Amino acid sequence: MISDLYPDTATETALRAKNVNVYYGKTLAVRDVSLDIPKHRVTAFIGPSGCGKSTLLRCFNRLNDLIPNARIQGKLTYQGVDLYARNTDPVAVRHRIGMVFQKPNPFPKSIFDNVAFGLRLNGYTGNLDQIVETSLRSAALWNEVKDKLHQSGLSLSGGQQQRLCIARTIAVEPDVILMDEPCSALDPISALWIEKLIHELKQRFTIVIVTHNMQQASRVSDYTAFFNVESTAKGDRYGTLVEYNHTQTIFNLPKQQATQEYISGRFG
Ligand SMILES: Nc1ncnc2c1ncn2[C@@H]1O[C@H](COP(=O)(O)OP(=O)(O)OP(=O)(O)O)[C@@H](O)[C@H]1O
Repeated sequence: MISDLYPDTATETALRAKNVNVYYGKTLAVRDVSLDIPKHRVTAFIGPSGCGKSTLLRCFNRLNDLIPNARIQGKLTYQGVDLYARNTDPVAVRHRIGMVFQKPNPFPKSIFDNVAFGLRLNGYTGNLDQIVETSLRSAALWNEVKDKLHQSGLSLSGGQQQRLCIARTIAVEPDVILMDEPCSALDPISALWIEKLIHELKQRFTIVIVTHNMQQASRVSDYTAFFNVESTAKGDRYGTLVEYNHTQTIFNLPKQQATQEYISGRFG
């Protein structure tokens, strides 16, 4: 599917949101978002707190299904397939579209078992040793852990734990990796490691990253979507997509004043 919702028509679309509203109970949290996420690129979601970046991100792998009062209107597709169709299995969706969270969350298991977890869950019968090694290599962690694969994942540093979580996500071979502020709990050096890793991973995966860090967004992403909080006359607040473009354009020549103010640090 070639996109008409972002400017690079040479790139194929992986994910599409069309007129998406998200409610928590009766409260509108995200209003009328339409955007296409290109394949094998890094797309950053930026914007002030509460503008719905994480809410929208979670729509793409149906994680909002797990929030009892969350309700989604509009259409979300992955390679043209309706993510919310009756016959779409949310477990299969999360298999194709993996997620890395803000706080590294390894299981209280060995490093090896953390990476092998999803494969075992899927009944994988092939060579686990090989996939664990490849996944740890892809997550730039192999050299640091190859001699202690049977130590607990929790014994690693925060930055290593986050790379372990990335290895765990990669092991089941998703197409898309959603990252919700993956560096915000890490020290600056570990954060740079993850950024470097993101550059490498985009050769194989489509990546969407929520970040509060403007420099990070400008360093790692090809496209940037800027969201903002708007309010109704009654004072209800909801998030909207203000501007979506090549990252270079968003940071150097944004079309909207709100984008300009946000990226120059004047609000948010
Ligand atoms: N589980 C939930 N139940 C009710 N309201 C929620 C829930 N999660 C988020 N919200 C509300 O939805 C709105 C958007 O929140 P969301 O976390 O998606 O924004 P965000 O841009 O990711 O914020 P931040 O940058 O602070 O993480 C906020 O008003 C928030 O309070």
